[in-house]
Order: sequence, then structure tokens, then C-alpha cells
Amino acid sequence: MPFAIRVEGLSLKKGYKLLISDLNFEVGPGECVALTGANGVGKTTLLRALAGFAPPHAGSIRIGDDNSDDSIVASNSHYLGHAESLSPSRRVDQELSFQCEYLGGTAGSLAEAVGKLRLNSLLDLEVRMLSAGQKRRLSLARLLMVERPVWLLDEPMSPLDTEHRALLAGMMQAHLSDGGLIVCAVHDPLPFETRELRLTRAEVGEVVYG
Ligand SMILES: Nc1ncnc2c1ncn2[C@@H]1O[C@H](COP(=O)(O)OP(=O)(O)OP(=O)(O)O)[C@@H](O)[C@H]1O
Repeated sequence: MPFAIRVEGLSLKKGYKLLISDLNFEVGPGECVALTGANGVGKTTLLRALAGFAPPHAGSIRIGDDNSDDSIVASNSHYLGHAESLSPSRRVDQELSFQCEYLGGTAGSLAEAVGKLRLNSLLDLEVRMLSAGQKRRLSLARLLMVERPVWLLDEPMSPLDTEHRALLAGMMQAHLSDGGLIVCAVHDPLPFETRELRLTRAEVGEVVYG
């Protein structure tokens, strides 16, 4: 089944605040949408809603095809937020094993992720000892350990150095070539072709899709 995201008439609230109003867009297989807009405009809120963490105030989010139910979102998407979902007191190898087992990966896919993300030299360290960029690389491993068509990424490049930004860009392009789709919040343009979905303040009454 070719995966797609279809958002119709979507409004999202955070507390009392209407952040996103009547938003419409689609993302198809092999497409990357770069989510842009000022700090606090609602990029994280939208990604979290796409991941199924918060219900819409109005409108709908469909992931999969028209017959898909909500459970399909969780099992077919990877959400990578600002906060790394890592346990600080585990060693890196323990954290990777935990995530691999939890997500349903294999020893082979784990080893491949370790190699691709150059985590070998970090395996014996406790997660708490890692730098911000190293933690991000550890978090990215889950994208490679278990194949899921939908990647929802919140500023994934921000803590990475130049070399690892290029590595992640390559991972994202490979995912798109395999027919996956990506929605990615960014402040700087990605180094490959994307469509831009620029959020502007809902109170101005305008959501720009271009
Ligand atoms: N309980 C609340 N009530 C009202 N507004 C809230 C509440 N919690 C958060 N907000 C507001 O909701 C918005 C959350 O925005 P979000 O984190 O989605 O923005 P973003 O576009 O990802 O920003 P950034 O580029 O800084 O990461 C912010 O403007 C914040 O001030």
C-alpha cells in the first residue's frame, strides 16, 4: 500500500491558543515536506499531531489510505522530537538493544545502524555522557533499525556537525528513494529538494502552503 498523509481542515490548539487553523496538505511517497515558520508558530505541535500524540481541535489527519485506522499511524511512523527519548543511565549499547527490541528490529539491523551512524566508539559510554550531537546520532539509529514509511522529524539537523548533517541528509534521501515520506521541521533549508509548508500565525488568519 503506498503511504500518504492527507490533512484536511486541520485546526490545532495548545492550551487556549489556536496555533493552526484550517490547514490542508498532502504528502505522498518519495516526498519530503519542510515545515518552516517562526519560533512558536506551531511546527512541533503539528508534527506531534501527525504522530498521533494530540487530537485535532478540528479537521482530520489521514495516514495510510482511506481505510486505515488510527493504530496504523504509530506502527508506520517514526517521530523524532527535540527531546531525545533516551534513558540517561543506560550505556549506549543497552539503549540501542532496548530500542531495537521495543521497535521490533533485528540484531542485523541494529549492527547496520551502529555502523552507518558511526556509534561504535560510543557503545560503552552512558547516554548521559554523550554530547548533544552524539545523542542525536543515537536517536537517529531507530530510523534505520526498523523501516517505517513515515518519518516525522523535528529539527533533526540542529545539534549535528557538518559531517553528520551530510550523513543524515543521505539517510533521508535514501528513505525517499525507497518510497518513504518525510515531514521535517527546519529553520535552515535541507540540502536536497523539498516542498515547503510555511506556517504563519493563525491569528493573522493565514496559512501558506507553497
Ligand atoms: N498551555 C499553553 N497555552 C497557550 N499557549 C501555549 C501553551 N503551551 C504552549 N503554548 C504556545 O504554543 C506554541 C508551541 O509552539 P511549537 O512548539 O509547536 O512551535 P515551533 O514552531 O515548533 O517553535 P520552534 O521553532 O521554537 O521550535 C508556542 O507559541 C507556545 O508559547
